[in-house]
Amino acid sequence: MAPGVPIDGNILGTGKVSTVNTGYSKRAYVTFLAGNGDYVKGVVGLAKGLRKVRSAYPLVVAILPDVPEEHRDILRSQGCIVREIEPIYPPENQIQFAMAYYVINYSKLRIWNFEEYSKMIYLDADIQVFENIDHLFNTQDGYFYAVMDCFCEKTWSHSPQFSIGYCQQCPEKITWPAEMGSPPPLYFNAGMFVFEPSRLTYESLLGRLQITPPTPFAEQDFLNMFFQKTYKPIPLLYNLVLAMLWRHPENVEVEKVKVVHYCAAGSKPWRYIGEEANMDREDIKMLVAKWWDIYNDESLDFNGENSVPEEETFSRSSILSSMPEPAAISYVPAPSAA
Ligand SMILES: O=c1ccn([C@@H]2O[C@H](COP(=O)(O)OP(=O)(O)O)[C@@H](O)[C@H]2O)c(=O)[nH]1
Ligand SMILES: OC[C@H]1O[C@H](O[C@@H]2[C@@H](O)[C@H](O)[C@@H](O)[C@H](O)[C@@H]2O)[C@H](O)[C@@H](O)[C@H]1O
Ligand SMILES: [Mn+2]
Repeated sequence: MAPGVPIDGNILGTGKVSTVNTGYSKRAYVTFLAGNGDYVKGVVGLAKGLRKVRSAYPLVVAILPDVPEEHRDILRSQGCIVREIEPIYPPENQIQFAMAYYVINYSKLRIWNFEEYSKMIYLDADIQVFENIDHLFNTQDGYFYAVMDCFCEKTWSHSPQFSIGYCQQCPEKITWPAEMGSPPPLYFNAGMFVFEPSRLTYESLLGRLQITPPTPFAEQDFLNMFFQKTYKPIPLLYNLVLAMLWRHPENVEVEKVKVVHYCAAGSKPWRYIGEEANMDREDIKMLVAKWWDIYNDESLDFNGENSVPEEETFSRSSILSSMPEPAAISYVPAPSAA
């Protein structure tokens, strides 16, 4: 199992389960969609997956202006709440992002401005929820909950961890050398996290971003820096980064996994051809097939009756959030996605 991860026993707060949005304590899942490519399939799959596990909360989709009307209509037809956001770019830089398209992921930070929601769970569009995780909305406020990442894929080849073979998933295997100072703080994957929207946090995030030199994992690195003091690791079953299957199988209990994150190269189900490294594994084929089963299941399409109590409202705070944003960060042309 994962190393001694400091998860306090009561991460789920009081255990009271609120199954409906009660006025000001509105809750929702939120994902992010950019471009006119095929990630829209990921969002449709996610919307249907949340319906299949009978989540009590809606899915908000934060979309960049470049998402075409046709894709917006598809998302609305699947019961999603579509919210257009302005892009956010990091300060001018010469950084080599781990994936060139990661530069668009800074725009995810806009979701902290959705303050009509008291608590949200962010999920990448390449994530699928196979078991209900609504109980995570009952986690104690004031913390940032996410699953620890792994440093073993070659996407980390730029890092000191990778060069010495250190990974937080198995800190006893190769201990952090004393001459390199203290080991890096626990680091989360930013494809799934539980957070509380707040204008104050939002403005602090954007202000800090403008003075933070960009790094290879873009907004994921930035969020890890920003929330370092309030980050609380949650079990890997809430965000199985697929590389864990071959990098740290001893930490994975596939039968207990509730959320799968199709982030390994070649694993996006809607693009899967099974030729990249590790993509011919039986567990990968099974998880990709599970994703397609949901995506193709017409009984999971939105039909009005199977909706959650939520309107696409323009509440006071969402009008505020449409107020002019703080000074825009200098423009960096965003390359197309992978
Ligand atoms: O062309 C793109 C690339 C990324 N994304 C969004 O940005 C997230 C992060 O990118 P990705 O999941 O590809 O990164 P990974 O988790 O694979 O590193 C995706 O899940 C999508 O929500 C998108 O909408 N369009
Ligand atoms: O923009 C940076 C992205 O960084 C993360 O993806 C990475 C990271 O998890 C590495 O550790 C893995 O090796 C790699 O495969 C994976 O793609 C997030 O999933 C994504 O949402 C986004 O924040
Ligand atoms: Mn992802």
